[in-house]
Amino acid sequence: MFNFSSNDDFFPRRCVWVHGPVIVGAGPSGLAVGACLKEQGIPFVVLEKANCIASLWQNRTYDRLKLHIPKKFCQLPMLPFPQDFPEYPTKKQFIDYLESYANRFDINPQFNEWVKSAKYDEACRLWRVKTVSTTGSTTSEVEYICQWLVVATGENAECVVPEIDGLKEFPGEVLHVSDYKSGEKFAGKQVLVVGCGNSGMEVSLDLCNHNAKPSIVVRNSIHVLPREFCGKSTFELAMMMMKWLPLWLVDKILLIQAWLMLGNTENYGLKRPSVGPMELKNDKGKTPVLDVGALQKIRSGDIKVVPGIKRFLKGMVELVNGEKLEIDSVVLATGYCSNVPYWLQETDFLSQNGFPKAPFPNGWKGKSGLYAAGFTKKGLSGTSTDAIKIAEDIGKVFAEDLKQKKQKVSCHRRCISQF
Ligand SMILES: Cc1cc2nc3c(=O)[nH]c(=O)nc-3n(C[C@H](O)[C@H](O)[C@H](O)COP(=O)(O)OP(=O)(O)OC[C@H]3O[C@@H](n4cnc5c(N)ncnc54)[C@H](O)[C@@H]3O)c2cc1C
Ligand SMILES: NC(=O)C1=CN([C@@H]2O[C@H](COP(=O)(O)OP(=O)(O)OC[C@H]3O[C@@H](n4cnc5c(N)ncnc54)[C@H](OP(=O)(O)O)[C@@H]3O)[C@@H](O)[C@H]2O)C=CC1
Ligand SMILES: O=C(O)C(=O)Cc1c[nH]c2ccccc12
Repeated sequence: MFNFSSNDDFFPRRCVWVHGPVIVGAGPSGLAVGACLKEQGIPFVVLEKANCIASLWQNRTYDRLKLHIPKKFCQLPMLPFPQDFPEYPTKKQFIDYLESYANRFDINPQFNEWVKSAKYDEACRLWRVKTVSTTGSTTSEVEYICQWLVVATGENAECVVPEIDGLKEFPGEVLHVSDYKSGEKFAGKQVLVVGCGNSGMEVSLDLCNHNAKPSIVVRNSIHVLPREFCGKSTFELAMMMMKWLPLWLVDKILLIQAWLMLGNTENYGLKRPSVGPMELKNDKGKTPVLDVGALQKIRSGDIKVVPGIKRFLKGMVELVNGEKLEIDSVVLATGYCSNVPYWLQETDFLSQNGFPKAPFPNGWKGKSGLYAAGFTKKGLSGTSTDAIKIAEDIGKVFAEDLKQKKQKVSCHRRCISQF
């Protein structure tokens, strides 16, 4: 890595040549790509805007979070989870695992470096990646120049905050689920949880467990499946069945299991989509809710299911059915989005929503040395498959380049030695 410095601007500007790929993001995907490159002896730089690895897991998730599919589907390449970890590791265990992963493969991201733009320079056939880095109160701009760019900023980079009439003026606390830690401070409060994905369901359960009174907004249909059936993970059963059976049949079986374990969820205001749970996950990336107890609380009336929101009023919410509820606080469990369109100046590979245009399994590779890891909507197992393919692909070109460079050097030496 060579550094060229100049002080001709308001911010000190540095230009850094990276001999190898630049990886943007030090979450599980960035770390997995880094580890696979390390195994081949390929140098790289990881740029991370936060001050730690896996910032989503460390800073933007609630305390009671656990992996909701078995650990064997969530481990990164080349390092299994420790044997004494439970089937569904806790958030702390998962973070500890990621820390040891980074140590094991000696991955040292450059923290507090926020990638603001990346562009392929046709003239020199290299990527130009601009960052703003902060150390203490000093801010500086850096430009990285490299042959390969790996986008690993995640499907959950930004919070989706809906615009709902009256929400901005709502007098109580309004927070996105990424800022929710525990229900402790909501004890005795009426809390409106907006959104019924895995986050909304789990936070509603957590609020109940802390003696708050949650109402969950379900504006659409949703698949709720038990996390386990007869002691076996529903996810694992689905994966096994999908090897042998057509998707429609797998979905039928999952829905029968769900009915046996949970009853008819429509009785509680949870309408099921017409498309089956795995088909919906495969086609639209919509994850079914893997229930860990919220449904029981819905059944008992401790969590109230309410329809879509019309508007917020002072200390109240008005629903689309005209009902008005008094509420103290609002938790927006309304999902996440990619931030890639804000910084990557490229339109062939990625679509407007910041996800690769090509459907799985082809969304990992673009043109001119561009790659994306962790955008398959297949959770951490998608991350691992991407990482292995990306490192292998870069490895081939890297080895070829190295061979050519060596040949040039030895030819040059032979020429010199003739004199
Ligand atoms: C609450 C929650 C629970 C989940 N549970 C599971 C589960 O149990 N099993 C499963 O398989 N999947 C799960 N997922 C899916 C999730 O996507 C993965 O767990 C995983 O975190 C994805 O890793 P990633 O590295 O792709 O993205 P992230 O973990 O989001 O990491 C991306 C990193 O990029 C950094 N970054 C973003 N933009 C920039 C920029 N412009 N410049 C520099 N750095 C940047 C971020 O700070 C972040 O550290 C869960 C997701 C959520 C939100
Ligand atoms: N390991 C674990 O236990 C957990 C894993 N996760 C994972 O994290 C990822 C993100 O999950 P999550 O945070 O739940 O986000 P999701 O995108 O899965 O869910 C967002 C929900 O918000 C709803 N919504 C959005 N806007 C509105 C609105 N204006 N009014 C009412 N409802 C609205 C959506 O409904 P609609 O469908 O109508 O748009 C949807 O139900 C998923 O992959 C999930 O599986 C999350 C939590 C826990
Ligand atoms: O937790 C997530 O977001 C995941 O994407 C994990 C996951 C991948 N495929 C699934 C199918 C059903 C439920 C969860 C997942």
